Amino acid sequence: MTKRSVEILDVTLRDGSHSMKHAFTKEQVRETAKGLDKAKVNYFEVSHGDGLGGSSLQYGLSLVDELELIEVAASVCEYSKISVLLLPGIGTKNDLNDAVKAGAKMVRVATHITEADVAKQHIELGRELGLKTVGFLMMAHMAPVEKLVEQAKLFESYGAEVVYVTDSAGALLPHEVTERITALKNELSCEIGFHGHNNLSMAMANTVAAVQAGATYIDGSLRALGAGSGNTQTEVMVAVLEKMGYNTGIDLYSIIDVANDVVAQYMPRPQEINGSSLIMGYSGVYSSFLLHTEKAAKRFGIDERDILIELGRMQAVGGQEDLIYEVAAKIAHNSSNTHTEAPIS
Ligand SMILES: C[C@H](O)CC(=O)C(=O)O
Ligand SMILES: [Mn+2]
Repeated sequence: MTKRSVEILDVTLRDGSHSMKHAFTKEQVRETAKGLDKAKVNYFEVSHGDGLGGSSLQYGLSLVDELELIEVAASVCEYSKISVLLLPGIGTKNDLNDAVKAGAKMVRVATHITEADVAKQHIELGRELGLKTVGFLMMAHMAPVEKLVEQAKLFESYGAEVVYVTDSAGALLPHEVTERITALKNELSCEIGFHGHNNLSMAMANTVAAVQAGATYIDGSLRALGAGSGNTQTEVMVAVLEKMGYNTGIDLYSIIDVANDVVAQYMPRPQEINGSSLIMGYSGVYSSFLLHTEKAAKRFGIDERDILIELGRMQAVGGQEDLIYEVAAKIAHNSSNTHTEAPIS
C-alpha cells in the first residue's frame, strides 16, 4: 500500500461537540465511527469539545459520558484508531488512563500558544502509555512566529511526535499559515500538523497552505461540524488534496456518504459563517466561545458582535468562558446608562 502523504485526522466527534452543545448520543457516535472506519480514516477524535473532563457547568455538560462514547466508537472500528484531546487543567492524567482503558490510541495535549510547559507530564504519560502523542498549540494567531517555535520545541522536547499549529479563532490568513508551518519545519524534527476554523472562510485555503509548507497532519470535520463556523470540511479536503496529487488513503465516496447520510442528519443547523462567527475570525476570539456568547447576548438583550469585539480586544483565551458573561453584563449596564442619560426629545 502506498504511504499516505497527508494524514487527515477527523474531529467531528470532538470539535463537533461544541456545535452539538455536547449532546452527542451513542447512536450518533456509533454510526459516525462506522462511516469513518469504512472510509479508512486512520485517526478520529472523540471527547467532550473542550477535551477529556470538559463536562462541567463552565464548559457545558455532556449528555453522555465521553468514556462511553469512546468505548462505543472503538467497539465498531476495525481499522480506525481513536484520538482524545486533553487540556491540562481541564483533564487530568487519570482521565487519560481511563480513556486508554476505553480504547484511545492517540492523545493530543492542548495548551494556549504560550503555555506549552504545562503539558510536560501529560505528554510524557502519553508516551509511557504507548499512545501516539501529539502537542496542540491553540490560538496560534496570538503569538509571533518566534514564540510559536519556542513553544513547539518544548512540546518536542517532552516527546511529542507531532506538533500542531491550531487556528482556534479561525483568524489566520494563508500567508500567516505558510510562515508558521515553514518556521516549524525548519526548526523541528517531528511532524507538523494544522487545525483550522472557517470563521473567515479561510479553512481550506489555510489547509492547502499548510500542506504545501510541509504539514503532514491536517484536521477536518464532516460537513465542517465544529466550533464557530466549523473546521475544514473533511470530505472536501480529501477531494482537494487528492486532486493536488497527495495520497490521503481515504475513500472519497465513503467519506462523502458518512458526511451526508449520517452527520448531516443530526447537525442542529448548517455549519455556516454567520455574523458572530465571522467576527470571531475578525477579532481573534476562541471559536468555542460562540454558543456561550449567543446565550449571554440573549440573556442581556445585546448584540453578540459587541461582546466578541470586546473579548478580542481583551485578548481573552480558552478557559475564560466566565468573562463572556462579565463582558455582556458590562455592555448591557453601559448601554442602559447611556439610554437613561440620553436627552428626551
Ligand atoms: C478546546 C478547543 O476546542 C480545541 C480546539 O479545537 C481549538 O482550539 O480549535
Ligand atoms: Mn477547534
